Amino acid sequence: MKKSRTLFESFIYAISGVIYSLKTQRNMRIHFLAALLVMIFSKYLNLEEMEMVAVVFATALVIIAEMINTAVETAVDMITEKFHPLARIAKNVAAGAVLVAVLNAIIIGYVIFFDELYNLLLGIQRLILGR
Ligand SMILES: Nc1ncnc2c1ncn2[C@@H]1O[C@H](COP(=O)(O)OP(=O)(O)OP(=O)(O)O)[C@@H](O)[C@H]1O
Repeated sequence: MKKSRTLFESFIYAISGVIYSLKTQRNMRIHFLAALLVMIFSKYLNLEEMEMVAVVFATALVIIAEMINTAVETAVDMITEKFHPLARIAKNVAAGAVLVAVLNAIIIGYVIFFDELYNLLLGIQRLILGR
């Protein structure tokens, strides 16, 4: 097996891993799109520094978990495509990691965006009703 020789080559391999996940995993594309929308929304809301840090961490964690899930699924499929209870556990635990990361992002999003969303909806309602 060829070992990665330069830092640049390692970087290219890592990027190809991200591209592979995006190409093959529908959930990864959804997470990426959601992360992009959250970033745009956060910029628009002028969040405080620590709020922005929390949002970036939470969104990155979901994408990282999804990529680890993909790696586990691929490794398990390489070992066996037949039904195996251990394969099931490995895949379920990896999927569970994504679920935990998503719940974490939802809670952080709720804490940070609730007031802003509430005010935004209130503003839209006033605009529509004209008062
Ligand atoms: N070889 C296997 N042996 C036993 N159970 C398996 C096996 N492969 C998959 N499973 C079960 O089917 C579920 C779905 O597995 P699959 O490989 O289709 O993932 P997926 O649906 O592509 O997941 P994701 O949506 O996260 O990409 C697993 O969580 C596991 O419970």
